[in-house]
Amino acid sequence: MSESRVLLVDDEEELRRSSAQALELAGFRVDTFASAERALELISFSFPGVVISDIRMPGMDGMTFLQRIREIDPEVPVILVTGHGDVQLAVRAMREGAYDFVEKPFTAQMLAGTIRRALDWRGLVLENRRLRAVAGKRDDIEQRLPGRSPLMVDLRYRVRAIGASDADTLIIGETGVGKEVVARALHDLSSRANSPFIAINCAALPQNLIESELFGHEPGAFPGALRPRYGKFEHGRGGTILLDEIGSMPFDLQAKFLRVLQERVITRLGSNETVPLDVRFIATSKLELEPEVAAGRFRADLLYRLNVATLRVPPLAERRSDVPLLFMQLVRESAARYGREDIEISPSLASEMATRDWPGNVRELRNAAERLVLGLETDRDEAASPANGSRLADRVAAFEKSVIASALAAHGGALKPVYESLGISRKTLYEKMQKLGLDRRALTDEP
Ligand SMILES: Nc1ncnc2c1ncn2[C@@H]1O[C@H](COP(=O)(O)OP(=O)(O)OP(=O)(O)O)[C@@H](O)[C@H]1O
Repeated sequence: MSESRVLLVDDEEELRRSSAQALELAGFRVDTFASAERALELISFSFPGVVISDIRMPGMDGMTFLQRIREIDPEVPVILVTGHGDVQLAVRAMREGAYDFVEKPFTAQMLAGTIRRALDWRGLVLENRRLRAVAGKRDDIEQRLPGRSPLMVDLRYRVRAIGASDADTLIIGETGVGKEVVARALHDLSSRANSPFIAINCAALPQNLIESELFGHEPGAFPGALRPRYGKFEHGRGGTILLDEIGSMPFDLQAKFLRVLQERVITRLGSNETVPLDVRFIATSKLELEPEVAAGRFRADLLYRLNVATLRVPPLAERRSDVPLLFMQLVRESAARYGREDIEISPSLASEMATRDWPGNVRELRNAAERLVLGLETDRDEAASPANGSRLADRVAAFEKSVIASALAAHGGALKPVYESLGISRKTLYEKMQKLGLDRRALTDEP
């Protein structure tokens, strides 16, 4: 576990300091706490570490602390520190689920082996959960991000690969392409799937409250701040935080956010204390960020830190061949959502959708599907009926056009598989396309 850490809880300051020093010398990353209440804030279902706590403490004692941790996740290893000869308490601690116990006085050397074993065990628990999540979610990704175009096949591959890691991720794509859908898929594929997913729109945060919104504050941090308050970052503890429109984050806040990314700690407004933060960050942007860096609006160091793992979600204009199927799926989903009967979409309508421009991408296509389902589409009757006109010749021509258009869209505009699969010659296909007014470029992903 790269982020593995040791939380050390003891009310005696001297003991806390000396134990932490010795454990850090032994190579562990240690955070110390004077009370169990404070340390408990860091425990989550995906907490990547081990807890060492004194049993006898004012406020929440070690046994209650153990119980609370086990309510959050029974597989967080807890090592309890008992007084010398306190055998009964040690036995009780083990019975109630402690990973191990150690008697006072102890040395870091005595503890190091137990801590290492506990961290290894925790690592295996989290890895197993991650693998189970990936196995369970495989088909789901196909559903959430449908499409046979090479760009979508590649995107699903990358989403699975990055989702399984815990890497901070940058998602770039035009409006409405599904960046948030991708972010949620990444979260659900990760070992954090059972912890919160918090979406924050950086463009919509009130400028004067933005820091307190994200980092939280202590009483008196600014006029009117009477009570302490957790920020959104802390609400996402153990889970994933989506920073939508990261390019809109004010420049001075970018430096503070970079520190959070690098050090995984936050400082609430009005406090000097740092609080460890275990979250995965996913950021999205409609804009490419390099030009923003060149224009001095976005910090280069933040971009380099963020774009270790970058996903690009293609606009519909680059994957027109996906539009017919996607549209049909969106119509089915809308019909289910509004409790309407399934509308049968004629192949010609589905293919025609691929010829239109969708500057609002999947959001716009989804709206069109909803309008159709709700009967608000003006040309619905024409569109959803199998063919226009009543003359047999017109109906046959419309049907022929829809079959050829679907085949062209399905094969990304390549002619050979189309005339082969339809059992006609290349010449016949050309003639029919001309006669029926079909432009293969409008139906394909060709630029
Ligand atoms: N593959 C998909 N299948 C079904 N619905 C989708 C898909 N992708 C996106 N949508 C829908 O399209 C809408 C836009 O998606 P989303 O909010 O993820 O896009 P976005 O790229 O984050 O947009 P913006 O940049 O404008 O915030 C949502 O209603 C979402 O449910």
